[in-house]
Amino acid sequence: MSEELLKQHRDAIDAIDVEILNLLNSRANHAREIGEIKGGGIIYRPEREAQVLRRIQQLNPGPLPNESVARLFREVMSECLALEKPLSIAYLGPEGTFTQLAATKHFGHAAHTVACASVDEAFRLVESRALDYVVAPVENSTEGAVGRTLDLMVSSPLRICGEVVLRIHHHLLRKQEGVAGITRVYAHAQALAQCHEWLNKNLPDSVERVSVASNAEAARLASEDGQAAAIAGQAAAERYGLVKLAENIEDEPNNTTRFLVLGHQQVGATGQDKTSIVVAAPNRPGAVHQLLAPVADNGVSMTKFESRPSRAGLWDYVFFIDMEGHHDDANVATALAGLAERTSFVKVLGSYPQAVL
Ligand SMILES: O=C(O)C(=O)C[C@]1(C(=O)O)C=C[C@@H](O)C=C1
Repeated sequence: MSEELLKQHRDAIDAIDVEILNLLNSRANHAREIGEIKGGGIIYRPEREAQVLRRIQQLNPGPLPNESVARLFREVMSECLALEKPLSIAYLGPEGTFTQLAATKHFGHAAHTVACASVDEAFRLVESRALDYVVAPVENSTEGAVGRTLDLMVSSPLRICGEVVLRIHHHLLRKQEGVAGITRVYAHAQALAQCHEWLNKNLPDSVERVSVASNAEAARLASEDGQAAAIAGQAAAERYGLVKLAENIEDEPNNTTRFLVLGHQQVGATGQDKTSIVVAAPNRPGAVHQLLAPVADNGVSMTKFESRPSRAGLWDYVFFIDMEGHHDDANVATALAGLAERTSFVKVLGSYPQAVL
């Protein structure tokens, strides 16, 4: 190892760090000025954030990968925004859940995440403006839709202003090293289902599988019980000081959960957006097909179609539809107008930028 060469590189890094530091602070000063211009208005601008992150990725000359530069700029914007006004984000607690991880992935570490006892409470706190935004899971690639979030969106005045896609890795966690003496394993029902094969192969039948309210709750219980293990993610492992006995034990390697971000604002178009709606269709043959004709006729791509009981009558359903584009885009606007003519109930849940990170 050449000590001289090492010193040269470190000196160069020291000089660059000073430049980065000064540039970060002048960026922050501009954000603060923008905050003044906005006055008491809406500070968080998802459309602008998506544009900043996409542009950085387009301009990135490497060697840092696009994902890394996007993550770094995500944090830079998070800190700049906090100078304008710190954001508070409601999520289904306790601390260490995947939803908290999704909130931090979307808003960065400067946002203040607030654990709520239920998704209902998280919605209520944002509806009453006690907190700024809510992050809620909406679908998992293995387990399907999260019904409660869908149901809440039907009647909530909140609008979707973003989406977060998170790869879900589950680990087998315990207070101490080794699997000897484990008599029960705590996990959320979805985690138990997602790790079913692994559990069958790797733990004896005598180990009881106990379903609990969240993965973080599973980790908390395991931290208090030497005979128990938990299935949970990295954040919960760190939060409750648990040892990882086995990593990435999910059966499906692409196990992914999609979360929605909801607040009080409408978000402008970015050119790469999604629009989510909920519609009712009469209970007769061909009704859904007819209802959707304007979507296909206007060349709008549907990315999701999910039915839920409407709660209005037996065997009445509402349909949650995601489509590509913004409700201000001409083809989406025409499709929505056509849909509205064919049904008694259509609600635009929001148009928002497609997930960047
Ligand atoms: O452009 C703005 O409106 C800003 O407030 C600046 C900024 C940024 O740091 O780039 C910060 C927060 C907003 O959510 C979007 C962007």
